[in-house]
Amino acid sequence: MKLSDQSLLKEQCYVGGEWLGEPADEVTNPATGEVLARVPRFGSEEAALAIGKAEAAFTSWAAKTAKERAAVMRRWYELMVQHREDLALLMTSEQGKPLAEARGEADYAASFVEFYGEEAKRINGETLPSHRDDARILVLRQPAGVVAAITPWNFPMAMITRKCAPALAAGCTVVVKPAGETPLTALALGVLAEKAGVPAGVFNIVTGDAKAIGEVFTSHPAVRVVAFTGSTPVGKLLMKQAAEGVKKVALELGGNAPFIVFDDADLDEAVAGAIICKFRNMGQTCVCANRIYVQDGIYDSFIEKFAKAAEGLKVGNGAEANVQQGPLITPKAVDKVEQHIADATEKGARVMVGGKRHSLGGTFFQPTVLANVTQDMAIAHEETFGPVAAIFRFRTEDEVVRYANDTEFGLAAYFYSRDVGRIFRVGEALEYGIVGINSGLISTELAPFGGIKESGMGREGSHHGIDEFTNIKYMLVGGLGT
Ligand SMILES: NC(=O)c1ccc[n+]([C@@H]2O[C@H](COP(=O)([O-])OP(=O)(O)OC[C@H]3O[C@@H](n4cnc5c(N)ncnc54)[C@H](O)[C@@H]3O)[C@@H](O)[C@H]2O)c1
Ligand SMILES: O=C[C@H](O)CS(=O)(=O)O
Repeated sequence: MKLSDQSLLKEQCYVGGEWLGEPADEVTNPATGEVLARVPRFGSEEAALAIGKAEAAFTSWAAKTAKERAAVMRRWYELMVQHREDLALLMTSEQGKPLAEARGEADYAASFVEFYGEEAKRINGETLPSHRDDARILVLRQPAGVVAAITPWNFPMAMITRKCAPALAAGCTVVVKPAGETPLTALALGVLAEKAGVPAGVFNIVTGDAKAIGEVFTSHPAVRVVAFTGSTPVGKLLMKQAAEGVKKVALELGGNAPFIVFDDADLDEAVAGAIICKFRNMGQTCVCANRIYVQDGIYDSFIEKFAKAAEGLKVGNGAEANVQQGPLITPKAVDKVEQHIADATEKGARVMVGGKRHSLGGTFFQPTVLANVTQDMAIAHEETFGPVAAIFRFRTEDEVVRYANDTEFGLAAYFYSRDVGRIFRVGEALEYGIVGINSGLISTELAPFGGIKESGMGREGSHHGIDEFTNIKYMLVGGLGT
């Protein structure tokens, strides 16, 4: 993998402003199987060291003025923009997404650093009307302290900045453990942080034994917030571990997004929205359409147009021009996709497009469209996390809202309709943290991203994203009588 700036390719962890550890665990390109690099296999001891460095750096970082923190974050943002192409190539190489999507992620990830660098200057307190004439009530919002962050492989850059940017803006310091599949992008962010003048110990990155590192992250007395993005089972485990020390948790977990197309929708817009919502990152996003419900009146015309568009998606190495679908992250991911297709077809679903491993071999899979899918199939209740579009038919609005809400997840939902009454009725009835209406893309740093039910708690993005990393304190100032 040839970068323009080869210094971004690191095989060591970034702890207390130093690059530490010996290359150990292989990082491979899912498209080619090439070993890209090796990173340290850190464990409990190194995790505790990193937290100690973050703790030591906290007082001085929190004591900086908001403008001083904002200036450092601005420089970090500008370096991300300057190195966009290398960051995108790193993401495509270690995660597999098409280069165009990786460039989009680099922009999206950098936007959080830009936004929260500005937001740092707007973490306001307040004064409240006092109950006594000799006292005043002041409300402060103070940084929570050391943040331990654990992130997934599907967005190797954005899931880190979406946590670390608000944390740093608030005056917190951070130790982050990226996914073992995609550590290189995280380490490149460490290189840029160092160049931007982020002080030693403020932003730390450790790679290695997830279980051991996670146990330290959730039990170390200096850690005040555990911020996690990943699967619901792991989120539940971390929440249990963090409960022992009553640590604040911010959880961005799994999804099972319904995508509803009503008879009154703009059909071509709905098809285009469903394609991008389903097949972005090969279906490996927490907000991908996992279930596509189409109303009776337009079912046949929708599925014909959708199947044709899915069949036209170009599959290949994400680094090659015009590729729209790269490989899945691991063979285990392919197994899950095949299990869902087998279960659905055994119960009566029909494969309209794809359905098999791609002729390119490895973890490449054909973009797949299943028709006649029903609620009793596994794909209706489990997150597929792959390029399989499950299409259901429905009759009434009440019926489809019931189907859509019939899940323990509550992250994102989508629907297409041009009926304004329906837009408000259905938008308010769907039990999700995010509802995309007449749009298959909903993510921006300007909005509070997050779920309800077993999709997690807390929000990332918008001014709400700062709340996870600040504590509210009030001071009652007495003795002010005449
Ligand atoms: N809600 C969101 O914003 C969001 C975003 C991206 C991914 N996700 C979810 O993440 C899942 C896919 O990502 P994944 O496969 O990386 O998830 P995962 O839960 O397997 O891993 C996520 C992170 O947790 C770490 N981890 C795994 N076991 C651990 C343990 N016992 N202790 C501490 N850390 C541990 C992993 O190394 C990785 O860094 C999907 O369910 C997807 O929906 C959610
Ligand atoms: O996979 C989960 C991500 O949060 C999706 S997005 O990048 O926010 O759209």
